Amino acid sequence: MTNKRLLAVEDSRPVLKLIKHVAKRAGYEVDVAETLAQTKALISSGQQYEIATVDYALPDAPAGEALTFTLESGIPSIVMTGSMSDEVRDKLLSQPIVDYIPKETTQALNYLGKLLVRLQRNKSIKVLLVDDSKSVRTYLSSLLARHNFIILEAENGVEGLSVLEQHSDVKLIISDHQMPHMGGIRFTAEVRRKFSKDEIAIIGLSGSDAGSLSARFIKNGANDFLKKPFCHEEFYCRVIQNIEHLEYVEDIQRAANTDYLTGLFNRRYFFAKIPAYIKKLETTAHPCSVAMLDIDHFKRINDGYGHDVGDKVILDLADKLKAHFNDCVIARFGGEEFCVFMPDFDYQHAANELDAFRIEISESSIQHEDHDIDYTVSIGFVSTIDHLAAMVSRADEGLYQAKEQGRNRLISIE
Ligand SMILES: Nc1nc2c(ncn2[C@@H]2O[C@H](COP(=O)(O)OP(=O)(O)OP(=O)(O)O)[C@@H](O)[C@H]2O)c(=O)[nH]1
Repeated sequence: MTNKRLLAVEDSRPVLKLIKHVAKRAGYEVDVAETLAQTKALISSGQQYEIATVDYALPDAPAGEALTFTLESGIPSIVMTGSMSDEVRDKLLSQPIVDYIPKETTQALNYLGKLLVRLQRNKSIKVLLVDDSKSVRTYLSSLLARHNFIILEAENGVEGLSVLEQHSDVKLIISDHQMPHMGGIRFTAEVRRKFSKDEIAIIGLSGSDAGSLSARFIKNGANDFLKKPFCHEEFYCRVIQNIEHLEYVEDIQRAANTDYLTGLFNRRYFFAKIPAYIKKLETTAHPCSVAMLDIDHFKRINDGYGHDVGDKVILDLADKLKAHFNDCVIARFGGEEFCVFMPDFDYQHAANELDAFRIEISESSIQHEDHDIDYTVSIGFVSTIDHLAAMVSRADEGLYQAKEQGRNRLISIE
């Protein structure tokens, strides 16, 4: 159940209907006020609103009075406006609004939908502000807080690096140029020794008129540059553009590394990541095991119930693997075949857990329409530490023997 609540202040019923639709899709409960009087009544009733969309001109509030009221009531507000003269725009931007959206085309509602989702996502995104001026940090902080970001601050590059030690999940850094101890250019270069442009975005910031500064920032690893003073609309555009770039890269990496059906890692990622893990375990004299699992007579399930039910069985096995082996790395190698890398599992521990899993699968079933589907798995595993390819090959040999010996069994090859 959701308890995020949005107040839609709007006198046009068709627009209101669209706002409600878009807000509900973004996970909000929506209350509606068609006049300033209704807005005041709702807010003074004590209802808490996470955000409001506010029509700039209402019949009883023609010049932004409803907006003034929502802002004074401490509700982050997105302005929906029909008329967009430069004068109105300047007036809007001088107030602490989240954003304004001209209601010129249907794109306005798409924009609102994306903005509402963005504001939710921002709640888990850390932004580090590095500037020796307290007033600049306070100003930038107030802009970022309006968009729900988690804000961290540092007075110079040295402090910035130490904040990053504690918070390696920072997604965006906004760094001033001239600062005592360590300036923005060196700080940027230092950050890049540890984090790539696809892990942390850096926006350089300076009031200097030197035209080459933006290029110096970018050549030392910044993703972008903003010259002070800037219009805060441009600030938001650049912040969002840089965050979205990181998210696109994350999405692409996720798609490249995971299996589309189960969300587990794929074979390629498994072979790219696990060898280093094995090496680390080997040097610290820790054991590990590798298991290969395969659903028995899976073709019969596909042939008897259809491909969709076959997929449901694959998903069921993937979910049970995740639950049972939550400290392990699990990959779907293809079809109905899975590989489990088990760090710190010696032979006995692996044998016990894998056999317990085999029994769990053989004793459970999946509900499909009005009957149960039972299935079993065959498992091969190895606990003698070696190169990943050699361990997988031996586990595969165990799996082959398990199939040969009648299926629904566990065989180890050392
Ligand atoms: N539903 C579904 N089926 C798949 C998928 N990938 C592969 N398959 C099917 O999995 C089946 C694998 O069959 P086989 O390799 O003959 O193995 P099996 O029937 O499980 O027999 P054994 O492994 O010898 O017990 C084939 O029918 C493939 O079409 C998938 O993503 N979804």
